[in-house]
Amino acid sequence: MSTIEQISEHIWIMHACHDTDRPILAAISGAKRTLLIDAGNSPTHAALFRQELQRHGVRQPEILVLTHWHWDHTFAMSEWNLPSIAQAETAHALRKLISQDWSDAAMEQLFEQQIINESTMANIKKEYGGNRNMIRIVEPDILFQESITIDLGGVTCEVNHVGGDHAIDSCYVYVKEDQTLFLGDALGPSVYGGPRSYTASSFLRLLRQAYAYNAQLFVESHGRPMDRAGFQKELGDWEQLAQFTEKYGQDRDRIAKEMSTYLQVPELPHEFSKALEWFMVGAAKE
Ligand SMILES: O=c1ccn([C@@H]2O[C@H](COP(=O)(O)O)[C@@H](O)[C@H]2O)c(=O)[nH]1
Repeated sequence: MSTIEQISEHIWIMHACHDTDRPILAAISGAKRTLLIDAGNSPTHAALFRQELQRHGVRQPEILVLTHWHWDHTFAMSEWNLPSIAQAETAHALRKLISQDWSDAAMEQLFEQQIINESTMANIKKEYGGNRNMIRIVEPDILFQESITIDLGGVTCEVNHVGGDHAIDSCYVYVKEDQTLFLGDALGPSVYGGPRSYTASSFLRLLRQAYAYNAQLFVESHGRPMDRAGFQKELGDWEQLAQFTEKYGQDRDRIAKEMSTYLQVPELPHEFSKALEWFMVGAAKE
């Protein structure tokens, strides 16, 4: 069961739920209107947030912005039925899925074409069960390339296209007055189109961009909100791994040795040996 929480003066979030890969949904309330960040992975997911906002007396969303096109962030758009804002590539990706059938056979085909992966297939099946014929993809209404600013009345949201490995359309959403940065899944590895991969230069750029905001609160879609110190601590070791990858390229053994020394451990912990494989896939592409 997802829980709802007010994390700053103008921001309410419903936490992520890993059972069926539901990301964080956020409502940003200004004096004029409420903005929803990400639609959710199903009408049920969206309806739950709507009910919870109502229960807490929060003004309902009147406009939607998407962090990227992936199913868990967009499949509930039809349930909200709101004017929606998205980066142009988000619209492009969703447009291609509009007449998609989500039966087992059709999803197998998408999997073979590497448009989705096994985990996505499993999560969609779990979220929707036998009701996959109710999936309605909606095209966003307002498109931007680089950035767009949304004035909610005393609360300003800056949406910036950052791209990266996870999805080329990834955007950061910065709520200026609350010094809160929503990172979507931008810091994640690529998950479609082949084995998971990280490009060191791209990962380091995304981190620099995140730190450049005056943010005190950082919200990744599938994590828990973190203060600036917590975010730096959480990402510090990953940043180091990316820096070793930039320095030593495809020399896996050298990177593993340097990273183990840095972490002061005899052997790389599983989290980092897995991440190192992703960086190696990325290094081979660079
Ligand atoms: O590390 C990961 C992260 C995600 N997935 C699958 O991809 C989709 C979309 O990813 P988002 O990070 O939620 O945008 C997600 O539903 C997972 O099924 C993955 O396989 N590995």
